[in-house]
Amino acid sequence: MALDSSLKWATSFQPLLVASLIVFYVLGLGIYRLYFSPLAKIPGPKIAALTSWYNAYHDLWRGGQYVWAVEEMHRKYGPIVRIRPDVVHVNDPTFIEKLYSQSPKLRRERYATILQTLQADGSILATKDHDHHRRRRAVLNPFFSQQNVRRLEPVINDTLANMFYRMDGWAKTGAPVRMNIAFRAATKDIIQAYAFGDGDKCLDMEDCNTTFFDIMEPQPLAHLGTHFFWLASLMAKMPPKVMIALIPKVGAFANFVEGLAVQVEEVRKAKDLPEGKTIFHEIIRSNIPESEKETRRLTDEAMVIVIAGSETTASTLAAIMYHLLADRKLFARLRAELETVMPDRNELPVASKLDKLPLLNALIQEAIRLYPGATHRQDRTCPDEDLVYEAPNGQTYVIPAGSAVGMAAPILNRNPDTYDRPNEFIPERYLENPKLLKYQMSFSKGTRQCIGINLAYQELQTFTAGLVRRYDLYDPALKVQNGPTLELYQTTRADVAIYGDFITTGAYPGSQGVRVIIRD
Ligand code: HEM
Repeated sequence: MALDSSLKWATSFQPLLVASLIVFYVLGLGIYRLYFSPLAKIPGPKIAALTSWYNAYHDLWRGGQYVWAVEEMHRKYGPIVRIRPDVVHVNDPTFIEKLYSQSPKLRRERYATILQTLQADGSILATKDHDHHRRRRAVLNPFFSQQNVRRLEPVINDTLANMFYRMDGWAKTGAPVRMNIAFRAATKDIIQAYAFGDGDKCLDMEDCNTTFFDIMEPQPLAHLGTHFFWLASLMAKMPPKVMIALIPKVGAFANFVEGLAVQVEEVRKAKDLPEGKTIFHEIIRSNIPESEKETRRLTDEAMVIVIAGSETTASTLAAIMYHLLADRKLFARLRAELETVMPDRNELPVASKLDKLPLLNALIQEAIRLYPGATHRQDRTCPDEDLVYEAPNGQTYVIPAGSAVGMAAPILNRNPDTYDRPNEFIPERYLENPKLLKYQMSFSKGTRQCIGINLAYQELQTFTAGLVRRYDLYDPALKVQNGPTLELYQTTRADVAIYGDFITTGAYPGSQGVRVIIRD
């Protein structure tokens, strides 16, 4: 009888015990994070130091808004802020060189935040280990050198010509055209051709693959892996058909990834693997370990290359287009500069001539600064050394080895101490002070800097030059236009501005991007 009642007592006591343990754990964790963590001395809001749910709330619930919350924290707490229990953010361009070191000997690793988001462990972008990343990157590096990207000039020009052909057709309909889609189609066609060789082209499709691009539209779901890694992982492992039924957007993405796996297999089976044919022919030909050639790993690599190589450049092109069509004087100045190297409006650009045009290149830099195609925080850890940050007021902060510290391009590129009138589009700033390039964070810096930087510049130069040389800005004052024209249609600066960070740049909900009326 006594045993019976003590058993009953123990059973009723159990939930209370579990609840108390949870309360003690949470309290203990909170006290540790606030007062004893190695990052406890870094300034910042208590809520961000206490829990990463604060970050999740802004990323997922408010839709990619944490980047702006962090910018606000800097205004309040200064250039170094603890923005999560485990991450520090620095808004000081003088710290770039130290954090994103160029030296291959200084180990710099990507942190879980971005690794979990990507769900692509096989890609260089999601390779954590410093040495492993270097080995993987070494295979791809030659493809993205300035010299090899120059060899891609015919592909880039063919794609531009293909886009003009489509624009001629759209001009006949008179309907507004979503240029973001046209640019995504063009940049995807280029990178697909480079990665795998000839294949189906988006620009040849009736709708330019709009359905796919609409599905891929940057969105808060991009942050799911950072905050709910297990859920994103589970979703990534489900068959695409199941995912299409559950969440059509994610399912369609899984379909796209499966398509890449088929392309990798096709390259593997090809008898003819001539030297330098495409990126994936070359990886499979190379003498890297067989484990590095597995389809799963190469599919991850392909996914990152295709997405990073299209969405980013396309959104920058759309921003350039907006500013040129919204500013008649700027358009006229660029046109005059282009005429010096492209006397005939119908000729396609010659890349080497575009390198020498000051306004064209300053304008591209300014667009990259103000509208970085990749908006995420470039979190890194330095496993072997403490980083010491000295604030402008002389105070020093130690970021212990292994802690995560990052910088986000939308914040750094608008640092008011570096850029005069940081929110304004002023290409001249790069003509007056070329040293500003040192602080450009849009492609990141150091050993993990964007590998596609040369390709991105060449695409931006060629497409901007080609469009501005071929088309005039529509002038309502003229009865007869002087050739084919472009005019913005219900587009404001808000349609190109970064509304939120969705890893890539996200416009405000409902934005149609840059729309133009094309007249022939
Ligand atoms: C305006 C265009 C572009 C922007 C703003 C951009 C931005 C970036 C940034 C910021 C990173 C570093 C990410 C991080 O550290 O977390 C990155 C990495 C990368 N980008 Fe780009 N990118 C652009 C165009 C391209 C193009 C055209 C390609 C072509 C393949 C490309 C391929 C990659 C790859 C493969 C990486 C991973 C590099 C590594 O981990 O070593 N990107 N990009």
